[in-house]
Amino acid sequence: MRHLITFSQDLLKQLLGKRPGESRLGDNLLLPQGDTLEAIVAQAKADGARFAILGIAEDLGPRANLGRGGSTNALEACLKWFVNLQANRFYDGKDCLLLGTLDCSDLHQGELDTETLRNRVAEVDDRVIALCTVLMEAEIEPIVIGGGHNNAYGMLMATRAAYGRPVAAVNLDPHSDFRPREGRHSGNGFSYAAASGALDHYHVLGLHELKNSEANLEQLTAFGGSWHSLQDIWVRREITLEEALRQIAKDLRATGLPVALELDVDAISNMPSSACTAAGVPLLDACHYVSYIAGHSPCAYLHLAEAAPVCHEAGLAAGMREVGQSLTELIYAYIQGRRSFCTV
Ligand SMILES: N=CN[C@@H](CCC(=O)O)C(=O)O
Repeated sequence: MRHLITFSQDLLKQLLGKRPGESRLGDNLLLPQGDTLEAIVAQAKADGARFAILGIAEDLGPRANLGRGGSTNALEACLKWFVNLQANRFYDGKDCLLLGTLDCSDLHQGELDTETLRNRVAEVDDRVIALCTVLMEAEIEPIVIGGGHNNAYGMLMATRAAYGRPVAAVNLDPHSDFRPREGRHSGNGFSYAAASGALDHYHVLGLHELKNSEANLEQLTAFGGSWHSLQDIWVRREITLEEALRQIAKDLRATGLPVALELDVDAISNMPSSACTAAGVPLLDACHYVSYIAGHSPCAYLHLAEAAPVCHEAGLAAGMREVGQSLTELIYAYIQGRRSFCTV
């Protein structure tokens, strides 16, 4: 089980608050049991796991893209809030494995010039693919907390490996991340996946009209990618978010392919991240996006990328709180969306 730091009962105890008469998600979530990844997955499956929460502790991708670091501890920020949610009639947490963190600390060591960073990102890719393929082969849906958006590549490759088919992706993101294949970084996860054949259909929701170069847009168009821009929906209001989501889900379903549900949190107003923006979408619109796509298309996974608590302008503590609460809402939106998809 190289590079996986599994979540433990001791850590859970430290995070879990107690009030008499209450039951929290952390009281019910499944914890890893077994000495190998395969054994953990088999046990979790036997115990009813449908989802597995996994953190990717790296900021090599955003740095290899000449951006800011800090996306190493988003899972830590999130778990404090997630495990303390109430377990009740709406959700009890019993189908969710708290798997742990993909450790990349060794890859952050030494002199890291841009070329080295990009080579290290390719090593992260290999780890993400190996781990997430095993989860998806067991029909467990990874809920992945990044890490940079470079990890979309590993997730798409793992999905193709597990399902034996290419993937249809939707991504809420001001940037298409379809930049040139100049060495791996957070801005080219989707262009590398397209070139490898893992990505077959790609839609960007909330693409910022002036945050993607013309060359980038041409490359995306040549691939057959599509988008609704941030300006289309949230500024000029030429189409509602609801109408856009209906169309996106219909197109995803029409592919007949497994769906990758991607979200770069730099799409959300003021969310601490490398490319943090004031002109982003409201958090609850992002939750609605996750909920709607999860509930209306056959998702293979959810990937929440780029959250970097340290990038909060009021400091790390404020960033941990903002990231933790926000990611928790996005995770719950996904879980409920998926649970309703399967019952219709
Ligand atoms: N994953 C983010 N990718 C963006 C980053 C933009 C920025 O740092 O300003 C991109 O490469 O376009």
